[in-house]
Amino acid sequence: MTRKPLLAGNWKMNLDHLEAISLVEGLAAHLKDANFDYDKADVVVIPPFTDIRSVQTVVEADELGIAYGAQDVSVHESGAYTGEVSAAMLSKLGVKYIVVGHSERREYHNESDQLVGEKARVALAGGMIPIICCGEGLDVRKAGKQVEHVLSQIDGALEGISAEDVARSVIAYEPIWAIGTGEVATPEDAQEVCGAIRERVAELYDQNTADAVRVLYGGSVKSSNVKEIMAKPDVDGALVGGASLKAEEFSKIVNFEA
Ligand SMILES: O=C(CO)COP(=O)(O)O
Repeated sequence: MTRKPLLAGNWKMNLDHLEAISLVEGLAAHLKDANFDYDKADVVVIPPFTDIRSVQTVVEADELGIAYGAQDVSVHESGAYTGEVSAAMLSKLGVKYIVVGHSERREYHNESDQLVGEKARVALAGGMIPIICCGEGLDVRKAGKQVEHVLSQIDGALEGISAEDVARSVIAYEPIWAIGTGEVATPEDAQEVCGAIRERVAELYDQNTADAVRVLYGGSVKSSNVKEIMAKPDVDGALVGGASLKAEEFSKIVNFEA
């Protein structure tokens, strides 16, 4: 089973809509200069909500092969939910991917595995692909309990999701201690947990579903380390934070030499 690699840039709360336009244009230009083949990997940018419409305009006008996503979604359909953004609104803007359960939302907005699962179901029901994030903090890692911790997050987040939907979903393993710290998990660390996630999907569903689901690594990914991480059998791509804010650097990450 060959899974198409996926390189996604999570911009977090950075860049206004004008800066977003120049980053996407810059990224496309660097990829064009490098003769990047979009059949080789899915390239995704994940801007703040306020930039999505602008990103859509650039992608459509220039017919770019770049997809875009959102960093969160409401579990509510519509109505009196101040500050929330619905799946239907995102879908209308051509959003293809939705990040759910990023550790920053789990930490600062108290998102539970159950809520993360609900958001994943809402994304899927809206025809979009959830990027379901999981990952342990430093204490858990020091105690050697990272696999156990992540699998319990996965069990909670996948509850009630069909095999077919899991097969088209993306799971991102992002150890919290490696996010924005410059501290990268070793390729072996990434493989240990990404492999365990895939095995869990096989146990919960079946081997075909496990073979189809894409599992990403995230945490201080750069052009200088992406290749060795991607070389691991159960790592299908990367969810990139800081390094995705620079057009040339992200284009190098996307165009990693397999
Ligand atoms: O949280 C991340 C992506 O979602 C990783 O961020 P950094 O690449 O900045 O470590």
